Amino acid sequence: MGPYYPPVWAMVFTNPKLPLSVDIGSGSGRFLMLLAKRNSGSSNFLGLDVRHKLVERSNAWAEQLQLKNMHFITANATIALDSLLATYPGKLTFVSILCPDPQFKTRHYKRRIVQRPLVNAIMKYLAVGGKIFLESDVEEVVLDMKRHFKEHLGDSLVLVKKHESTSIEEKEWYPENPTGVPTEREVAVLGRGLPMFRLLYERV
Ligand SMILES: C[S@@+](CC[C@H](N)C(=O)[O-])C[C@H]1O[C@@H](n2cnc3c(N)ncnc32)[C@H](O)[C@@H]1O
Repeated sequence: MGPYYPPVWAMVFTNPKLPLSVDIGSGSGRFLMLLAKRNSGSSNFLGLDVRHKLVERSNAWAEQLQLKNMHFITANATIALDSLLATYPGKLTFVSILCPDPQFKTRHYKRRIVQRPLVNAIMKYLAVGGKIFLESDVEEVVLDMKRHFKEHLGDSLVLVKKHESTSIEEKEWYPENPTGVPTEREVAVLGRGLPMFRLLYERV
């Protein structure tokens, strides 16, 4: 896969100057589809996934539904994000990484999506005030993503908390999905009464 060239943005979005949200590991694409419907005219939505079949199906939905603010690209986001975003003419205001594959085996850690090149690319383009939303039902997976963003904390990132007055670790978890659009996995997990672990960062 790759090298990665950004699309001609005016061919994929009606208004390529709108703020951009990127969903990394966009899977079925339904999460982004709902967000794109709710925010047509105010934001563009880009989904990245390694699975070409899912990407093709998501783009077909965008066409059928005439969603001119949503587009999907087949890419290994870990290495492609930087070059894909390089020419986007608007601001990057939101990045989501939702329920990434856990890759539990130590020898598979290198396959996890959140690695240094991905964090560097996000931090290079995310606008001040822009948000990063991370979630999984596997606590260790979110803690691993957090570890990768840690070096930017304080400096250029702050953790958005709903509970102001505590340093207790659990209280760092963001209590709800800030987009208002639950993913399919989120619905299933919460339906079984299990927790989702969420972190929300803001670029300062
Ligand atoms: C467990 S699914 C979660 C899908 C979706 N985010 C959700 O919450 O329903 C993880 C997705 O990440 C994709 N993926 C894994 N590694 C990736 C990478 N390096 N770049 C882009 N997508 C990746 C997989 O193909 C899969 O669709």
